Amino acid sequence: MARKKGILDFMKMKNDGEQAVWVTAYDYPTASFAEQAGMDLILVGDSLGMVVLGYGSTIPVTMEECISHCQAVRRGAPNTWIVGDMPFLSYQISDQDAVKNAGRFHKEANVDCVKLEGGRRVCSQIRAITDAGMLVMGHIGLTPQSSGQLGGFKAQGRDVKSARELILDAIAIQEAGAYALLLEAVPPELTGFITRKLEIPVYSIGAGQPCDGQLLISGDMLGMFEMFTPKFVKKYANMAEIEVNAFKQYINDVKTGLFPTDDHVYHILDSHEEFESLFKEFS
Ligand SMILES: Nc1nc(=O)c2c([nH]1)NC[C@@H]1CN(c3ccc(C(=O)N[C@@H](CCC(=O)O)C(=O)O)cc3)CN21
Ligand SMILES: CC(C)C(=O)C(=O)O
Ligand SMILES: [Mg+2]
Repeated sequence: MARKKGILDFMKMKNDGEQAVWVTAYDYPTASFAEQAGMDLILVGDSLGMVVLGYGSTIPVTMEECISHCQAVRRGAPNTWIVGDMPFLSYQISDQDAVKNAGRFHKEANVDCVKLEGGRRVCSQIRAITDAGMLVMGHIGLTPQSSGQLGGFKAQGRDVKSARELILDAIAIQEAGAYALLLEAVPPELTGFITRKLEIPVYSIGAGQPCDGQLLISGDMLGMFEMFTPKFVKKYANMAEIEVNAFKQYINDVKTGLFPTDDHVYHILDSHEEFESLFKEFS
């Protein structure tokens, strides 16, 4: 099994031009499969609210849900870098909240770093968490926790005015002490510029190729999420179809007597005669 990667490996990968590849995972089996496949990092995203808990947005997701899913993912992927995604309102109110909740991710779920959304408006939180000895990844561009202000799940940085704000945010996030930055749904031209400009690794979800690595949501790339499919998704499997077909076959087998068969039952250990006389006692 490959040695667990650390922050120095991710810096080296950036400097060598080697892409880091990651997916989200929310449960033990998916985390284990990701580790077996050789994924460089795993994100336990607050997208868990939409992908596995069925909420319509990431807003309702709680610290307890995030911690519980991070714990399952850590059990499934003991040797992979795990990013814990801080849920809405776990860091926005104060630096104190941010440090306390980032600390919970580390103490209770043994994550390697936390990620939080926002640019200059969360830099004091990034600084506070970093000063407490933890690693923080920034996340700008399409930030789902503030999608109300963005007017929905909309790509960002497509005009010069908004690209300028994102460049200022990216620089401020590095200055605040973040060890890496995630860009979501911004044009590749801007991604390339920010990646060259910053010393820290810059990763993309829907932000094109010219950066230090790519992230996809496991539910999207595996074909398990049916609410919508973002433009940036490439589907590598259709698990929904596989699962529905398996359930249909099972229903059909039971209704037609094809399941269970002799292979799936436990045979009696005493003779049929002894069982017959047992049943007689009670009839
Ligand atoms: N399953 C899942 N995958 C995600 O990538 C994801 C979530 N859930 N939940 C939270 C947010 C929402 N995300 C989204 C949603 C839609 C688009 C998107 O591409 N929408 C339109 C165009 C948007 C625009 O007008 O700029 C599209 O063309 O699909 C992107 C990211 C990313 N996050
Ligand atoms: C959309 C990605 C970047 C994320 O933050 C999540 O999965 O929660
Ligand atoms: Mg998230």
